[in-house]
Amino acid sequence: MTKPDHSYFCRDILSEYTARCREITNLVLKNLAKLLSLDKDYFINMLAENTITHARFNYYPHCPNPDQVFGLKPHSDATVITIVFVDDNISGLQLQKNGVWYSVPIILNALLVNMGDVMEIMSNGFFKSPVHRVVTNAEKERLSLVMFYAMDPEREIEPVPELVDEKNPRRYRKIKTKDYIAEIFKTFAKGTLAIDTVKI
Ligand SMILES: O=C(O)CCC(=O)C(=O)O
Ligand SMILES: [Fe+2]
Repeated sequence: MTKPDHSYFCRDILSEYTARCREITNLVLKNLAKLLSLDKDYFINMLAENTITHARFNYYPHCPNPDQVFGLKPHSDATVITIVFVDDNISGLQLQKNGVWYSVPIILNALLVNMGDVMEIMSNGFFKSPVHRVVTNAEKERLSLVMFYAMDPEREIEPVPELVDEKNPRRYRKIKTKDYIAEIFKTFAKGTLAIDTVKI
């Protein structure tokens, strides 16, 4: 039997989706820069060259023991921005705020724009990269499509110098993107948070 050729599966759609989500990312980044009184292209320029874009298709099967099994453990994203296309049929994504978990509501055809750790670090803590997790469901399976927008692996992440002064001392140390991504995998396995390893 010949193997089916999947090399073109979804390619055009995914490529267009990636470009459109990038437009959303740029719009959000422009407004975040304005909020901090920075040049409107400040954050957009961070994604100008050798950007890493990942599309992750998550499939969470239904689970007989949802109280004991996570779909995805608590973590924050190592990205600049993450855009999540959330399942319209079943919730599961939860965000943590002040130690309490809140379920992200289902809004038909809505995309969830999530701030990543890079924005928390660059804004010197002004923006927060939320800790989030996915819980499982006993009856229903769940799908999500997550677009991760990250910087050039060789580029350094550190607080924007204009946002650091005597009143607002630097709260995060400098780290290369590729080293930070490595840290994310290490801490995820341990159940700790990568952002805590760069806090001063
Ligand atoms: O499945 C979701 O809704 C979110 C997934 C997520 O947080 C991730 O893939 O990093
Ligand atoms: Fe995530």
